[in-house]
Amino acid sequence: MIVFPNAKINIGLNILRKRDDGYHELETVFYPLKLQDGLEFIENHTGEVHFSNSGIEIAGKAEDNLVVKAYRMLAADYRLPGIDIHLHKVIPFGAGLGGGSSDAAFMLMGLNDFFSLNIPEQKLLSYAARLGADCAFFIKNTPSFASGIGEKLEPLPLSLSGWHLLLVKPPIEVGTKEAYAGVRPGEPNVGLTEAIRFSVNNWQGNVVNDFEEGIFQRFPEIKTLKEKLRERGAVYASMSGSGSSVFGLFRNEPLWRDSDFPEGSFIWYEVF
Ligand SMILES: C[C@@](CO)(OP(=O)(O)O)[C@H](O)COP(=O)(O)OP(=O)(O)OC[C@H]1O[C@@H](n2ccc(N)nc2=O)[C@H](O)[C@@H]1O
Ligand SMILES: Nc1ncnc2c1ncn2[C@@H]1O[C@H](COP(=O)(O)OP(=O)(O)O)[C@@H](O)[C@H]1O
Repeated sequence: MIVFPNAKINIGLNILRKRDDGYHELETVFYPLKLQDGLEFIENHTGEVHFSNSGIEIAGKAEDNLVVKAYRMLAADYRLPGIDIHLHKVIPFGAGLGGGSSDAAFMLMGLNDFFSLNIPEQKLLSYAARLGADCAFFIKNTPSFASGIGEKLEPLPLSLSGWHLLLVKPPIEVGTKEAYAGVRPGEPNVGLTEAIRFSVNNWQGNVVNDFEEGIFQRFPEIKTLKEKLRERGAVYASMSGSGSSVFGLFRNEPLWRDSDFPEGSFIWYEVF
């Protein structure tokens, strides 16, 4: 079976408070992108899991990969045969695009479908939340308002249909944990549920990402990137999640060349 886990952006992200377990309560809007990995698995007769990877190389042991973790989680509760997994990685990581979480969520859904496990969506959502705070979103994969630690989801009637998105990930990887360590939690001036209802023209300055302050201090080139997207005509520009990617929303196709951005940047353009 082959599935295509997609990336997400965060539109606004307010970090409200730190919990006793070290996680942070937040409010954010997740919006799916068409940018995708390719994830294939076939049954084998060894009873083992084999993992291979092409495209962007993922360092570390196969057992640390979130798709293998997703398989192990279901195999603990359901009878599953061994499988060979191949992940073609396109979505950059350390980018705030949720690629690893998406791979894990699509693995859960793929195994559920292929092996007819009949796991209801509510249960898939709770498996996903155990794998990562923003993993559950990819089970729904529609524009969502998220709260809690990112796992409480409500569908959001937000359509960016017709808007052009230009996303740039500079050659900087930001770790999620370190990004959280650099924020001071607090209540926003304008709550996200209210701010997101404004037209996109009024988002800048109202729909904010609390990670930006700390990350821009550490990596001024990411701040410069956001300014560049605004100069190029982005009606709204923001870092996505914990960074390092930055996106702009444009009314029309933006004019840009690869050389506008830091050498080695990953660039993604789509029309919603
Ligand atoms: C920041 C966000 C915003 O959507 O995504 P990215 O920008 O990385 O894609 C998410 O909160 C990331 O979710 P996810 O990447 O699934 O996080 P996890 O693997 O569960 O947690 C990684 C680490 O981030 C911190 N963490 C995560 C989520 C949260 N609400 N509070 C936290 O403090 C914890 O230190 C945790 O150990
Ligand atoms: N399938 C996977 N794809 C990407 N990263 C993975 C995967 N499995 C484990 N990881 C680990 O998770 C980390 C961050 O993953 P990801 O969710 O893609 O990033 P981001 O924080 O940008 O959303 C990486 O540093 C990587 O080591």
